[in-house]
Amino acid sequence: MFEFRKPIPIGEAVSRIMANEVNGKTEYISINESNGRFLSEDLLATEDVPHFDRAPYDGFAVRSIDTALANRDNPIEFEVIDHIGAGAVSNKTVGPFQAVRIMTGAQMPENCDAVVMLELAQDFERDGKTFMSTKRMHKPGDNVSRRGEDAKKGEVLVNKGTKINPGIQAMLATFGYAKVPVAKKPRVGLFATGTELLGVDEPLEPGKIRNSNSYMISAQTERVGAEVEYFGTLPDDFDTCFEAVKAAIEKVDMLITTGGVSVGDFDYLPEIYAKLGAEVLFNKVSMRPGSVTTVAHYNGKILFGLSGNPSACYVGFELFARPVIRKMLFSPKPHLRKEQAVLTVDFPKANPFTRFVRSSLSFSNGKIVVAPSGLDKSNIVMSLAGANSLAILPGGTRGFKAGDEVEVLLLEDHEGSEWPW
Ligand SMILES: Nc1nc2c(c(=O)[nH]1)N[C@H]1C(S)=C(S)[C@@H](COP(=O)(O)OP(=O)(O)OC[C@H]3O[C@@H](n4cnc5c(N)ncnc54)[C@H](O)[C@@H]3O)O[C@H]1N2
Ligand code: MOO
Repeated sequence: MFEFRKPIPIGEAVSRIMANEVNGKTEYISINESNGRFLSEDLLATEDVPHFDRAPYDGFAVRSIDTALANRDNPIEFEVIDHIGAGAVSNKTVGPFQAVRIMTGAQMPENCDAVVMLELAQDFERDGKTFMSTKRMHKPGDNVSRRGEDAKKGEVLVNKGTKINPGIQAMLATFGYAKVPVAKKPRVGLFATGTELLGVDEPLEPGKIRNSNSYMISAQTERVGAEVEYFGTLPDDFDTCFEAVKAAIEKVDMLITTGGVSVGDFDYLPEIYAKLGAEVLFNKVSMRPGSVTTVAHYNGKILFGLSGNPSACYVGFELFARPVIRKMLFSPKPHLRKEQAVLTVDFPKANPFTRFVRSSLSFSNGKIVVAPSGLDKSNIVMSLAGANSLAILPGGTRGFKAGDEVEVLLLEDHEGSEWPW
């Protein structure tokens, strides 16, 4: 059944999706499992860090006033009345011209407000007592790590929605978060549709191909921070697909299908959405690849009908599904990061629609440069491997030239540099 579809601009398509309310949920997990997860609450300093004044160097804790007259010609002597390492606390009262030998990390003794570093002191024995002398005047606070210098109780240190990294792990441990509040991973249901699809372990047959989309989408879903419930492949049979999709929706937070969204005789997804009574948000977008992407809303859940063509499927996921997942992970900026880059090759293909070209972005002499990572057709798989970005080439032009500045969306981390730097 031929159906005329009116393409809408990409911005409008994204807005229609994001206008739907989706809510993230919190769960508490062990700090040991929290790296790479997303904070579901602002991380507050629950106490001052450090929570006591401490020595940042090995040396002698003194009352700075006693060093007031110290200089190269006038060493001042102190009697050393105690000796403490990190973890120990001196219970001695330090009086005038007395000192405590103190190691890095140890709590400053009461009355002391400066540390003379070991390298700037000379210690010696006299009459069975230990002394040290210094020729350096110290001001109050010299060589002391003040209580709260790292963090003050009540400060917001990291915002909700931030991906936990090794530094945040250190903070969580510092504040005693054995359990960490993180966004529950959204559960993304996935079907690959198409009678032509073979399993990865099956030999090729005439007219059939191996299903690659489900592996690709699973990996993209996990890369964004969600988990996948893979329901398998579906043949191009309306009733089978309808029943499978209907049952699957109940089990997940959102559902992705690949294939069957165009206008072909076996492209059943649009009819399935109609029979379900889902509200179709759009069924054509003025973009390439992925123009046939169809997105619907049903029972508070979003159904993504991504194209079967691998590159169209990949781009459709990044532009439409990713921000919904990141919103559920409390991200304040759920969309891909956009930057400017310089094209290093000509891109002569004209197109009425805006293109999202799978590209390889790198750095050259302080500039961000970008080039297509392979053949730019929507049925292509091989250009996906080298894609770390999508170059945005607006429609309605005669193509682009090397040296043109274009916008790019960043997809992932970048490879390392040659050694030595
Ligand atoms: N008359 C028209 N024909 C087509 C139009 C159109 O507007 N009018 N749009 C074209 C565009 S653009 C695209 S993109 C494709 C989209 O088709 P579907 O999304 O319906 O996908 P399928 O037809 O099911 O498959 C397309 C292609 O991709 C292969 N495929 C499917 N699933 C997988 C998978 N899991 N792993 C690997 N490859 C897969 C499939 O075999 C087809 O070759 O429609 C154009 N046609
Ligand atoms: O949807 Mo198709 O990928 O635009 O080429």
